Amino acid sequence: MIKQQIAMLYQKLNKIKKSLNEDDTDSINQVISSNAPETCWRYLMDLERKGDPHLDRNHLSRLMDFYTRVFSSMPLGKHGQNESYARMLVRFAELKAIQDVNEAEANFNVARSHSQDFAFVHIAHSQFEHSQGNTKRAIYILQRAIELDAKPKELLEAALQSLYSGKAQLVCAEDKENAPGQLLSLIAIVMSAMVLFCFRQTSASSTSSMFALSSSKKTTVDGDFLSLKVSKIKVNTTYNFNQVINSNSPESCETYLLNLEKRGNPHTDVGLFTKLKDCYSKVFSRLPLGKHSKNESYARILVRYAELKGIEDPDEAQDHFIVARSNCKGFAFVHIAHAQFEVSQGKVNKAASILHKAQGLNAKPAELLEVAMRNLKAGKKQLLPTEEEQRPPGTELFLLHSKEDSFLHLSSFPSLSFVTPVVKRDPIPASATAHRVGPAQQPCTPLQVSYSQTPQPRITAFSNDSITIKGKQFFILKMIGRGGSSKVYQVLDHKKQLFAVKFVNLEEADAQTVESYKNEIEHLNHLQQYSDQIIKLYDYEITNSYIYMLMECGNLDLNTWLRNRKTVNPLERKFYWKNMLEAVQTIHKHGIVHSDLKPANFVIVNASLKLIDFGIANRIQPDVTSIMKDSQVGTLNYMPPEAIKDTSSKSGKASSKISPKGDVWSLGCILYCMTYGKTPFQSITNQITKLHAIIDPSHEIEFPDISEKDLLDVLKRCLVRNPRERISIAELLEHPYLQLQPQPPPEPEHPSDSNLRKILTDLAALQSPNSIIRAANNLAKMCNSGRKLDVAECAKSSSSQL
Ligand SMILES: Nc1ncnc2c1ncn2[C@@H]1O[C@H](COP(=O)(O)OP(=O)(O)OP(=O)(O)O)[C@@H](O)[C@H]1O
Repeated sequence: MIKQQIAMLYQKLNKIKKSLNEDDTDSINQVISSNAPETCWRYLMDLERKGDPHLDRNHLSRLMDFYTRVFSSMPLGKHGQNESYARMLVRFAELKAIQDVNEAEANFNVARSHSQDFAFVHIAHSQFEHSQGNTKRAIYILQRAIELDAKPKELLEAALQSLYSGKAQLVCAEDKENAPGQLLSLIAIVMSAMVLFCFRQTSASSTSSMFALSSSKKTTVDGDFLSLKVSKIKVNTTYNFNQVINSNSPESCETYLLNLEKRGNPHTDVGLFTKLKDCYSKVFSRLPLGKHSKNESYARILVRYAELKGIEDPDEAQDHFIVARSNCKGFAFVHIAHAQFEVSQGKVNKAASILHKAQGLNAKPAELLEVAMRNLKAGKKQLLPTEEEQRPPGTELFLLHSKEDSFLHLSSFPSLSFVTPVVKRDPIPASATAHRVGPAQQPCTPLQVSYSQTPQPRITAFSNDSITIKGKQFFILKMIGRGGSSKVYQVLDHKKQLFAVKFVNLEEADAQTVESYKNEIEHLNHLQQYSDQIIKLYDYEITNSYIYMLMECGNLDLNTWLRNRKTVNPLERKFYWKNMLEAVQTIHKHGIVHSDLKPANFVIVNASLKLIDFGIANRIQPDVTSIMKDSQVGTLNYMPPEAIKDTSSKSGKASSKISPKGDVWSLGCILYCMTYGKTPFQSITNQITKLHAIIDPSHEIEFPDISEKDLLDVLKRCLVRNPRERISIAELLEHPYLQLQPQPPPEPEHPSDSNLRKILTDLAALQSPNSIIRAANNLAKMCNSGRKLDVAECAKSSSSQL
């Protein structure tokens, strides 16, 4: 019966072949202009029959070209639900497999994500994966298709059954009766998949092996013949990344990225690591978080990126996990991946809190979270059960199964596991240590834990990292500052404009602290219009877990600036003082008293000072001492006496007694530091003694004499202990110190008369004209270099060349 059918169809094919031997190049435009996927599909099938794309390269590229033209004029988003269009997508993926199996995979993913209602699309992809030996992925695809309610379901179930029973072919000819509308094309799919299976069998050990299709197998598609021929065609392993990201499909991107990672070990291969980061960055740039965060593949991409970041900097990895969890709350694996990461760093309580939160967020599948929680409580290092625990550790993958996601993998490193699919990793070779540059890594990074004694290469090459804020991507140049729970990065946008991005981790913050941060941002946003001395806030993104603030970027903060210089130019000091007063006056006018002003709160932008925070946010306490030292968190050196006397303040922050005058005292301390190189109480090292000195009226603040009398007056009037008697900001802005008047130039250091006399006497005493010339030259040099004229030196140098 089947033989008879095939014979009939074969005759029909010959007829069609005869009638279609004219040149198709012109007619394609006509077909495309019909805007009908059915017409295009029929046309493309007819066209394919004119040759054998498996044997004839030109024919293949013509077909691919035509398919591409059809897709570019008929957008995926509009036609994805059309059956003929879905068939074209599938056939395109199959044809792609002739050139590159990896790209075929990406194209199957596109087809599945956009034409998910059709069972044949999923079966075609499943068959493709199966033919490549990825049976578990094939099963997963069919399971997902059933969950997605692709039709007809019976076909999916039959295909699944075939997979479970170990059959190479997922659907057979008998199924025709069960699903007449779909099966004809399925047979074609099966045939192509069989070919791929042949390929798989012959090329399992080689990525660039040959595979072939046979013309001896013929079957029907919509009543027409589709011939498949086995021939020797070299598989092109070139990845076309642009094509993949242009597909706008997270599934394709995920496949591509995972395949790319299989090329080597990003832990040891700096080149691969950089390439991966670059690709991830491009994916995030093309597929914005806001749009795709509900997509499972996208969530996996985010998680894998965070895991990869752990290679470079576990601290940053954590930030990326927070972003992933916050945006992809619904997926249990995202939370588990972060919890797993924390476990690898010895932070079991943190891991427990993450899993607990995930349960509260109703992340799915709940069972997976329960298992992870149970394992964590049992003290296990791996949060999810593995199928292959029998394998020797260190080299193989662990494969996880969950109801929703059958493809969660864990690598089997002793202490560091990855929850996203990962590739086989080898232990780091000793030579990898040669790559290590930069500061010694902190102990207890997951890498050092995982690889015991072997130090990790720290990749310090130009970073391809990026941050996406409200859908816009920014490339990180470097980290420029840190706060208690914040990091500030210097970034570039696509137009190469420089910005600063502040990332605040709200994970550990209580509700009140989160609220205070939001409050601070609101004020910062509102006050933008009122003063140029307030840092520009261009955009921000707030979630419950983190904040991103996109700001104008300062060159450096005043604290660093002061630390790096011995003396301050008087004009610069005056200019900066004016900037500080204007900024603080603006916040005061809007009812905000900073109450914790210090040089680190100001940054230099284009040679003027700008205020970067208003002291509203309850700072989350830093747990790293160096951060405290750097940003002067908790310093008493700028604290006004009334803040110390006000012991009723429980929060440790300014309370009711703190008035704008408190900020005047702090500003006075900053100006004092810019004048004398230290704050008024800096030399008192004992903190209790310092507190007493600040409030003790009998402790006189030293004001060594300076040539700028107005400046001296400003300092004295700012550092008055009684706030009521202290000068106000308005008065300071009116003070003669800020009025433009020529300052007496700094007195040049003239040699005293006696020195001059001595020099001249010495000069006169010199015998030869040459000695006199030499001495005069040396004196001129001393003068020009600003050195004090040294008689002894002059006399000495007049007799010997300097
Ligand atoms: N816009 C900016 N341009 C340049 N550098 C900046 C900018 N914003 C902050 N910085 C740098 O980052 C450092 C830390 O800033 P941040 O505002 O995070 O400090 P913080 O207020 O102590 O932090 P937190 O609020 O988390 O406790 C600053 O001292 C400064 O050096």
